[in-house]
Amino acid sequence: MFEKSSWIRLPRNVVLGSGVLDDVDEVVADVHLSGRPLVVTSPTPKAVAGARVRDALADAEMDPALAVVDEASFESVQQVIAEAEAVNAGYLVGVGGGKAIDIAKMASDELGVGFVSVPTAASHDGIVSGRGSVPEGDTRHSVAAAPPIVVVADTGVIADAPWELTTAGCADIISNYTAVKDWRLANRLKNVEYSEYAAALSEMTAELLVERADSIRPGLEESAWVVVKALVSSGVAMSIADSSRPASGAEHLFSHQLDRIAPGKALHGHQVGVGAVLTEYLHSGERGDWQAVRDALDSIDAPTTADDLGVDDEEVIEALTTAHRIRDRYTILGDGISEDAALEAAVTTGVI
Ligand SMILES: NC(=O)c1ccc[n+]([C@@H]2O[C@H](COP(=O)([O-])OP(=O)(O)OC[C@H]3O[C@@H](n4cnc5c(N)ncnc54)[C@H](O)[C@@H]3O)[C@@H](O)[C@H]2O)c1
Ligand SMILES: O=P(O)(O)OC[C@@H](O)CO
Ligand SMILES: [Zn+2]
Repeated sequence: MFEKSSWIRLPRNVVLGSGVLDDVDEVVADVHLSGRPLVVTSPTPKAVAGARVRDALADAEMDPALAVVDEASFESVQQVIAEAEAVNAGYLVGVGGGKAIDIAKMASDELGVGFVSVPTAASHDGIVSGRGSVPEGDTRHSVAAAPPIVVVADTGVIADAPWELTTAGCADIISNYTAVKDWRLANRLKNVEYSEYAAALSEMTAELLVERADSIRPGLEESAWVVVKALVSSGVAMSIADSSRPASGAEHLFSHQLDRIAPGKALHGHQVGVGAVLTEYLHSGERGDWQAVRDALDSIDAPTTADDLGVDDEEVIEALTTAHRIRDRYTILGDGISEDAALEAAVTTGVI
């Protein structure tokens, strides 16, 4: 008898457009979320959009509370849970970049209440995913969490965000190419569960984004629109897979390791982009597709070198040679690559 079962959990509504932030009360009512909302945000996104979201909810007499978090950590998740319990929150509204959204997503999952995702930047593909990403000591967890019931992506706010946040989101998408290569490799060598649908969606998302690279320019709402759709699509791929595998391979391990070795120097998306140049080289060698990955990043103004990231050559080599240790996820890095191999990859690709 066929006994396999799986749940593909997806948002019910994705509301995208100019000024939609001010309609958040209507959006929430449409999916029948009830009780007191807790708006979870971080300092800059609070100024840019969090207060506006709170005001829209307050004007609709929904009596919102506000929690401000600073970093992606399990402590922040617990802090939000405590604040939600203190105000008896009926649902959580995450307003911000990837970190604020991850914290709100994981806190609402643990509380068993609904979650609304309000991205203020197109900087990451966690906008709709059913995952949270949290560093802890020497490791980096990919935590399963219910995806948002609704996403409210205001293209006006997102287009006004610093341009590098948008290029980071594009690079997070471009890294899907190598993530899927790693996933297929792990399936072949380690029998890791693999979904052809999720892999195809993830790759197609990267392809469509790269094809539209010319139209992705600073300050344009149309650009914000194109990038957010790609981020949504990539998040859906993760939901279909019930894993971050379609969007996270060795290039992400490299980035997570850089976060430990050189914290706060570069954006997540930019790091995974440079990681993808390196790991594409490791997959396919000198005459492989690494130039195509680099050129795709270049075409949307994303970093392609250690200098662009603001990290030292030594930090790149250390991250690349130790990245396999950060998580039990089989990739092209296998059980680790030598310093010579890392140097060759980084020098040949011009990363250092
Ligand atoms: N859960 C997932 O599936 C998933 C997917 C991708 C990334 N992530 C995680 O998300 C994080 C990366 O996301 P990120 O790059 O957005 O990081 P982030 O949340 O730290 O945001 C980056 C910076 O942008 C600022 N910012 C956000 N919106 C702004 C705006 N409109 N104007 C000005 N500044 C603004 C933030 O205050 C912050 O300083 C990482 O922790 C990564 O692991 C998770
Ligand atoms: O599971 P991780 O490696 O945190 O990846 C999630 C996300 O960054 C994919 O773009
Ligand atoms: Zn990512």
